[in-house]
Amino acid sequence: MKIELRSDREFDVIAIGRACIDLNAVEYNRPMEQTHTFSKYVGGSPANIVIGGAKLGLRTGFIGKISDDQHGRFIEQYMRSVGVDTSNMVVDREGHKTGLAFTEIKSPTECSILMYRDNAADLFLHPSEVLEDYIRRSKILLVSGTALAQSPSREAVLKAIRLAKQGDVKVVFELDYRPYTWTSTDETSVYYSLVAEQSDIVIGTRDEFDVMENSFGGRNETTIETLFKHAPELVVIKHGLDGSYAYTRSGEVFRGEAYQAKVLKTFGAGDSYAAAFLYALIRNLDIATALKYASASAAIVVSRHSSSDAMPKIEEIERLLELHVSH
Ligand SMILES: Nc1ncnc2c1ncn2[C@@H]1O[C@H](COP(=O)(O)OP(=O)(O)OP(=O)(O)O)[C@@H](O)[C@H]1O
Ligand SMILES: O=C(O)C[C@@H](O)[C@H](O)C(=O)CO
Repeated sequence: MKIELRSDREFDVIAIGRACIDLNAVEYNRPMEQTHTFSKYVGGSPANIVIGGAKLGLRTGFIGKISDDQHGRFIEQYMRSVGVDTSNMVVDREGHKTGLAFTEIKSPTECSILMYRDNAADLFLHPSEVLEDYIRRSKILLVSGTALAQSPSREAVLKAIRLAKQGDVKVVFELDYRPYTWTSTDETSVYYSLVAEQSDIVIGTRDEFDVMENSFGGRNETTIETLFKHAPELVVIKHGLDGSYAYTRSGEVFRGEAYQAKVLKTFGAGDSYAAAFLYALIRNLDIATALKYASASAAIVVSRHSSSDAMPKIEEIERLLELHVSH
């Protein structure tokens, strides 16, 4: 099965959600208490995904609210410099601040994120700031689950999804569950299910699908049985180092293996995975190949310091895949 995308659109992917700042520990392999220096990057899952897409050569755009200060301007300038269209990024005029993520790299496997997201500007995106004409210029609308956590961002995203569906724009839902943004898992489950059922493609980790189902230890088969009663054509479920699975509505199942990497930190894997997976679908490659590109892209980003600036070029992904064929 192949995902049919409109060929008459100016943008390949427009994402909606947060564009924030990551401050990644420079002195890694130690706890945050002993860390003095951090490197600044653009962060936030949907921003990372369109940055990754742009670095792969896709035409990408972004809808989101940024703070009216140096951090907001840094984000906009960086995204523009890598080729993301920022014309529909909105500057907050009510004093809300950019979300900050301090990342702690205790060891390659023990990484955590310390978030400063009280009144984060991205969650104040208003439905009136989501423009129909813009969404209709894209093949895909990428929705981040975190943007559903609070109003008015929640309503802005629901409006964007409705406009996308009316405009024949495929909706890709990245569950992107960040617990600190939500007040209860019951609430998350309600909004995740609502949006997943309307989306064409749903991507998440097994744990994130459990949050959507408000359960523990859920089975992929149960998840897809439920989702395929609704709009989704393709469901991608990631299992970390155990690889990932793509399920199609027509009954096909594909497994992607994770590639070994010299891991520096684990975050950023999911965003680089999504960027390369979408790249492959947009270039009309098959789903099995899309899983390979996604896993290779993730293996590259976990071996580097950031989640946005570290996004690979297509040649780097293809080189890694060639190495795996020849071994
Ligand atoms: N340590 C690793 N080494 C190599 N590949 C990895 C590693 N961790 C994850 N990956 C790859 O990235 C994919 C996505 O990872 P994971 O399932 O952890 O997603 P995620 O939780 O969304 O990531 P994130 O940590 O960015 O939120 C995996 O299916 C795998 O292919
Ligand atoms: O906003 C976040 O949740 C953190 C991100 O900025 C960070 O880049 C990351 O975790 C990537 O997945």
